[in-house]
Amino acid sequence: MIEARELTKIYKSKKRTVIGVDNVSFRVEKGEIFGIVGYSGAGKSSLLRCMNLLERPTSGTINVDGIDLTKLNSSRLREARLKIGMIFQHFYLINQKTVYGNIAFALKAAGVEQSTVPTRVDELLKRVGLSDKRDAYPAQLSGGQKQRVGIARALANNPRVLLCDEATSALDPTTTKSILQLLQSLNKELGLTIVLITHEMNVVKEICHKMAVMQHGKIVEQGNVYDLFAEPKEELTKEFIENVVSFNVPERTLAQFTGTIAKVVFKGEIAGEGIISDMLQQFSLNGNFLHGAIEYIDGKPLGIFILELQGEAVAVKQALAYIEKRSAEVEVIRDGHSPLN
Ligand SMILES: Nc1ncnc2c1ncn2[C@@H]1O[C@H](COP(=O)(O)OP(=O)(O)OP(=O)(O)O)[C@@H](O)[C@H]1O
Repeated sequence: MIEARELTKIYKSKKRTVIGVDNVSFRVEKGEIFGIVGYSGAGKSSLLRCMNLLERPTSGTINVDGIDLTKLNSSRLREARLKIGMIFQHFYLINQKTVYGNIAFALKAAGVEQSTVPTRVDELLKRVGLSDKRDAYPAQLSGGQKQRVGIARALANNPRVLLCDEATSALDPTTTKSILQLLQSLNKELGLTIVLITHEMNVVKEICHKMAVMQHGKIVEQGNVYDLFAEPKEELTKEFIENVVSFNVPERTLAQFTGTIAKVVFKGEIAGEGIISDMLQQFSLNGNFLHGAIEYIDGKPLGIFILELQGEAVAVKQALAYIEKRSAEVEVIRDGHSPLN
């Protein structure tokens, strides 16, 4: 559906050269929600804007629905862009026009038959749950309602792709949730492919199927959101995940335990606690749970436990190997320092 190949965006001015996007490649399949996460300055906006050629890449290609946008002349590009909607952090509504007027404007700009505009606007308002605000002006709307207008406007031309530029960053957590639910329903019901950029990992955790982590213009890690939560490889990915799923046990608490401390992550439907108690019994170990949580990511459970294991060092090693085989990821946080370990 969307394929970026070796995409690079370099900003050049008289004084300096800045690399916004550095040789980035990725694919987004049809019907996926793809999140790009990174800190400020990582290159997320530059990358997103390259995806509809609001920024022309310095090199590389961007293919949307089988068409390489970098090869199109300006009129064909305008046509292709109608199939790529975009929403923004600051909404960019026209303050002098009502909600109706804002959406009608987008329809008219796309050359929609004048007589069909009122029905189409009403359909779009219903779709985003804003029918009762048809005649309100942007100043009379909350942030969440403004974003709903932004979404209705972006949907005006029946796009196949929706690009979301920090679409919930100006909203409070409850409103963020409702906008994310709306995006998720558009994805499910219309089969809309969504690419969103955000610095908030909870947005990715909430609705994305796949994600990429960006730093210094590069994608440092990408994959299924579930897999990356279960087994992040890069420190930066771990840092983002720990913002929303905290596995940290305070040092003071850790100091009270002398055994081996391990983080154990179970994927899928497996009842982690059952396996852990089997393991303790089988290897004659004592165990303490320091932390335990089941997170639901992309609708699937991920069980995360931090354990202290006390017993013979060899038995601890064997026990961890045993649970590792039972579809768990095991990471030893600290080796034991009790006489038994
Ligand atoms: N039009 C521009 N001219 C010059 N440099 C730019 C331009 N746009 C972005 N940059 C630079 O490119 C780099 C990436 O910026 P970008 O805005 O894409 O990052 P970001 O991850 O979206 O950050 P933020 O979340 O703060 O917007 C930064 O160093 C930035 O200063």
